[in-house]
Amino acid sequence: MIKPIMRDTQFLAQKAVPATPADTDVLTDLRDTLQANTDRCVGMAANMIGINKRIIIVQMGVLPVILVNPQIVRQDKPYQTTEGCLSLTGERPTTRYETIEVTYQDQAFKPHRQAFSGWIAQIIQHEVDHCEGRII
Ligand SMILES: CSCC[C@H](NC=O)C(=O)O
Repeated sequence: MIKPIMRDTQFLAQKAVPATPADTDVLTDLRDTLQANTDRCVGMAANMIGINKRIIIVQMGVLPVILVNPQIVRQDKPYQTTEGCLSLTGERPTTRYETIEVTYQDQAFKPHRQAFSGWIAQIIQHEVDHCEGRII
């Protein structure tokens, strides 16, 4: 189901709780909501649609990829950039890392450990920050 984008910064400042297989509906809602916003959005965290669970979705080229319970376990080569967010107005400066390594579960809850770099890594960092209650 397509959900409205949450702009309540008090809600968004909460740390998301771990997701379980009971949260499968959230995966569908995230996919539907990202799909409805691809003109202005490349990634989303579940709390952005009002669900305080640790689930993110990231547009990887044409493919939306779900990462459940993502954790950044390594980060290298910091750089400064600016980013916007659907939950905010305007752009803000932030520090990101060129290369990261992430542990997560896929939509079947199978565990992965994977390295990402560049643009995809930047989006993942932005969305994992949402899971921590950190907004740019
Ligand atoms: C460069 S990361 C930007 C991510 C942002 N999504 C919000 O969580 C968006 O604009 O899609």
